[in-house]
Amino acid sequence: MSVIQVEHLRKSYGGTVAVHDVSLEVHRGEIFGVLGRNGAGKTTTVEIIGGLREADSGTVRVLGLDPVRDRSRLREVVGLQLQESELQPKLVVREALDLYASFYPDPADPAQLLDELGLTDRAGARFEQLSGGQKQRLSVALALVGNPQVAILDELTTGLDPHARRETWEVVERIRDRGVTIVLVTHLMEEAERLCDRIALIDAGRVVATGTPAELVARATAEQVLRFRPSAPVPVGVLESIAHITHADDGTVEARGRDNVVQDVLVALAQHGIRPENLRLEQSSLEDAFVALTTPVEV
Ligand SMILES: Nc1ncnc2c1ncn2[C@@H]1O[C@H](COP(=O)(O)OP(=O)(O)OP(=O)(O)O)[C@@H](O)[C@H]1O
Repeated sequence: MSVIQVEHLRKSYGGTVAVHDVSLEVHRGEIFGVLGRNGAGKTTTVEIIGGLREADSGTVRVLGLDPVRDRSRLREVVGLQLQESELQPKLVVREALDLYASFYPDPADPAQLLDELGLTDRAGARFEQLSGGQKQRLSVALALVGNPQVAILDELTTGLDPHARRETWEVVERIRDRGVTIVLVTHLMEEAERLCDRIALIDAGRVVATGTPAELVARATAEQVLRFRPSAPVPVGVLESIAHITHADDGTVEARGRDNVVQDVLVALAQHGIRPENLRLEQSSLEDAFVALTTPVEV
């Protein structure tokens, strides 16, 4: 079932068209990634979904609500964690949560939320005393304190070290496991690949591809590369009919092809009693797909 529907969204700032034409659909209970490089129009898109900005044209529905017309109702069902959200430096963690909880008709239990986000021992700390990762987790807690059905998380792990980033990913997965639908804005391939059930890849204000990370990889880079050192010379013609073959000086054979190329090469070798030693299969990554599906940046 779809929780968010966006159709032909367009938004300009003066002469700059930030969002040309964005359509997407987010399903209940998934982590939906909005992936794209800096300036692609991701933040503008999610700010419109969250009711913080008004589109020039197009339609948005979040749980059937129009973010502009039904703004106050939307606030109760959508939690927003925005890029670089800063709180008053002296504000104490627990007080911040209590304050935000007071805005909602049916808030979460702040103590439980702190516990879930691993912040219980920082409840008495001031915002300025928190580490980068703790600040991010607090901003997630604040986005969730209203017990939203949908959480929008924008560039959640930017600036975090790898350890804090992984901890934050686990938090996001736990939130999804509680049944919250998550829209995750990111420009990090690893983050999208690891966390997202589906992704909309946005480039220059347009959605250029939508699908699971594996689907995007498959669509963009259908070629597979196999490298090995044959245990005996391979008769000429055996592999060339199956794949594009190149020989390296050190005796390594590289086979490139599509579809069942891996199985076909291995079967052909086996039929000739040849073992593929040091066998390596080159996996395409979401990063390869990103490069293939987006236009190069002009310099
Ligand atoms: N308030 C604004 N006024 C003018 N231009 C803006 C404004 N906000 C964004 N833009 C421009 O619109 C384009 C899209 O910006 P947006 O922040 O939506 O992209 P983004 O993909 O979220 O990028 P980032 O990851 O850097 O935040 C950029 O060219 C940006 O400079």
